[in-house]
Amino acid sequence: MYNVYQHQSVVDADTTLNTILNVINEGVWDWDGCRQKVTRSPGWYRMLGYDVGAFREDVFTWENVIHPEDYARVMHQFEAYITGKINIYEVEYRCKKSDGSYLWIIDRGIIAARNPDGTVARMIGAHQDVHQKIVAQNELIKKNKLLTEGNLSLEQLVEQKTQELAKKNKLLEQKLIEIESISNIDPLTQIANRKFFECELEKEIIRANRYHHPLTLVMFDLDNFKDINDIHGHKVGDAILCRVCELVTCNIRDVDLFARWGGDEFVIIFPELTKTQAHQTSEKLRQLISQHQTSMTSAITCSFGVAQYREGDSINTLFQRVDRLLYHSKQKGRNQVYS
Ligand SMILES: Nc1nc2c(ncn2[C@@H]2O[C@H](COP(=O)(O)OP(=O)(O)OP(=O)(O)O)[C@@H](O)[C@H]2O)c(=O)[nH]1
Repeated sequence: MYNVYQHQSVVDADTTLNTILNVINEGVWDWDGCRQKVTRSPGWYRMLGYDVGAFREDVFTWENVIHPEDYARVMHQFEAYITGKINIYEVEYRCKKSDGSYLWIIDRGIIAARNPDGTVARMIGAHQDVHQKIVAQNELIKKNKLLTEGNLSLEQLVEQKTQELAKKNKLLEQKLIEIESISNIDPLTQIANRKFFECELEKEIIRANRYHHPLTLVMFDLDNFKDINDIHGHKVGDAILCRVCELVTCNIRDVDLFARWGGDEFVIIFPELTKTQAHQTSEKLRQLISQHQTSMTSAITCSFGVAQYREGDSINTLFQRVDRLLYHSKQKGRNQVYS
């Protein structure tokens, strides 16, 4: 059988080889280490857009076309191969084209012969155009990086927003607590207001019914307060209201609820106290207030009504009773406790 690669002479073989080198796109190079000469195939020049044979046949031609950023890496690989540190010479890098742009190639080479001292006598290799592949690959890496960074920054953004939201929610919660407590407090005397008192009284009535515990309501009113206002002025009147509230607050239990009913009228819930016990406490308060010395006016006195909750009582009926008792106290000369 006839084999096309069996040549009759060396000249024949050379002709075949040169023809192949002429037509292939790969850029073949052949380095003669002894004569420091590099022969390059027409494909080598064509690949980079140069006229065939445009450069000198030395290694500097090669080094001059390597991209400056790739140069050190290429030389490192080349050096490692020719000194026997690595077994394969195969490296991807950019080569300068005739129009100034760069082309990604893969360069592979094999040592064909060594000198007796181990240096390279001949090395043959080829450049292959891998530009499209590398550009596409780099594009993909770039997009992946952007995507990862994008995802990361999105996660960070969500985390940051969540923290901001949690902070704002906490502030809002605090504000709500503040607003709620403000809405339950009388602005002048800083004790509970009527709205809060009514809610608490309802709860205490339910509790008293559930456990059959006593519950007593006290209402007191400053005596002739209008005169104090008229004589000393509204500001002094305000200060006296506040002073009375301080005295009462300091002399009742924590479980008792003291509130401003309106104007110069005040109420106290005494949970678990009978009428008699609440009467005693009210008497103590009456005395404390009347004995209290103030540079602003002569003695301040208060009249008290004391009514114990009876099963079946509504808030209204309880208030009617306590109101009547307070009225009695006023009628009987003021500065008294009626139960
Ligand atoms: N300074 C001051 N005065 C107030 C306030 N609220 C109500 N008053 C005054 O309290 C006075 C209450 O007067 P009256 O209801 O006539 O009762 P009183 O003079 O205390 O007389 P008796 O209750 O019968 O002993 C009025 O003059 C109101 O203007 C307040 O917040 N500050």
